[in-house]
Amino acid sequence: MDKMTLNDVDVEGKNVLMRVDFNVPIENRKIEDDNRIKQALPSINHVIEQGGKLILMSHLGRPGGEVDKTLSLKPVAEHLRTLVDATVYFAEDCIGEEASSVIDQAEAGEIVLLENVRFHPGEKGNDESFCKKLSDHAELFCNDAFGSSHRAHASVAGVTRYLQPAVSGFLLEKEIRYLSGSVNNPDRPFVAILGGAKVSDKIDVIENLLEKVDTIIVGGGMTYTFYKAKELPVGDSLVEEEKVGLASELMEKADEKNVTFVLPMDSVIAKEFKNEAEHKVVEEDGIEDDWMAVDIGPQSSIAFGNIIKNAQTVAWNGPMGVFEMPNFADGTNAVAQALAEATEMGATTIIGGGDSASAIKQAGLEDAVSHVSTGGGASLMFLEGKELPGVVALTDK
Ligand SMILES: Nc1ncnc2c1ncn2[C@@H]1O[C@H](COP(=O)(O)OP(=O)(O)O)[C@@H](O)[C@H]1O
Ligand SMILES: O=C(OP(=O)(O)O)[C@H](O)COP(=O)(O)O
Ligand SMILES: [Mg+2]
Repeated sequence: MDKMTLNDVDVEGKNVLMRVDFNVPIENRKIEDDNRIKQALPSINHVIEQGGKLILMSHLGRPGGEVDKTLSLKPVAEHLRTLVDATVYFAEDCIGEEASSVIDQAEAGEIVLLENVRFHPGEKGNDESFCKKLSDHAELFCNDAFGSSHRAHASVAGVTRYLQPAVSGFLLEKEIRYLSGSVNNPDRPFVAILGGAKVSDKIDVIENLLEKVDTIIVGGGMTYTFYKAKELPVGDSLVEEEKVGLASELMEKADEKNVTFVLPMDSVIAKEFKNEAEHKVVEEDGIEDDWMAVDIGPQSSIAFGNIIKNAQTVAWNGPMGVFEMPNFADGTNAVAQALAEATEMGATTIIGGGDSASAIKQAGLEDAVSHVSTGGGASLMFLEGKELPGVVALTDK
């Protein structure tokens, strides 16, 4: 990477403002998967061991620019205390008096975690005054939030307008190095698998992916916008109405470009969005009114698995179903298993995304694939061949 990293700066005695991606799954104040926190520890420990005062900031969920206490980072501060050998303070706001007084209280070698930056509309809006207020906390900026680096938001990119040098953390550097090496010149066939729930964000990347890959498999919550475009019944399944037209165009473009485009041929549908709900397997034209699709079906798992096992490079983002509910995790587990088998046979397999990383861990296969990335949207943007705003904003070497 041609950007400065933490190794290029002296942090001793300095306030270091570090953007991390602590957007982790939390249930009843308990952190369900702390992978993203652990992955940031090399940068965190480096700063405190070198005698810097570390000010961490992150988002959690999508509170929409308003305070939402259910999306507080306080449980993350509590968890971080169990992972580091330093005092961790929590500031109830990321700017203003509250933040300043907690930061003043902390000493060199200690850590302050600021409250969710998305409680302020200026974060997503990348507003000048909000960027300025964040930048006033420190003398140096570090981005280690690979999973958020596709967002041109204040705490990821905007803050660098006022705070230089702006350097890469070790996780960001590692992620970019791995992805550059594996997907810039991929062995073929190159297969991309897209699923998950962030349909409106991630459907947009497909157009550019058509230039890069041989096959695109769509599963998970991404499926039913395409089903709607094919005029198949979708019941109460996740559909992004505004993207139905785009879904049709993408299927046509895939055809023109000779990219194989694969959708599930069956789904598991459920009466309610809960694990114990009544559920059954139906064919692609069988989704009934008042039912919702919650997983790909068994035929799809086999078909997807066969494509994956014939690939030389596989990039997967987004679970195939609501894997957090054990009854709807089969499709995701089958795809994870196929990735593991492809890896065993010599393929390069990359799985990315906060939730996808949790899913592969849940399947016990995180060591059986080539690389588990902390970013879903971010790794897709990289795969598209675009520059990530959170990387572009950093200081050149
Ligand atoms: N058919 C579906 N309907 C609703 N949600 C789904 C469906 N399939 C997968 N999901 C959800 O998608 C979420 C993850 O999506 P996303 O954040 O885009 O993936 P990642 O974090 O891996 O990038 C999971 O919480 C999962 O429950
Ligand atoms: O979880 C994240 O991305 P992912 O679900 O694509 O892995 C990142 O924290 C970005 O979150 P956002 O999609 O709300 O900007
Ligand atoms: Mg996610």
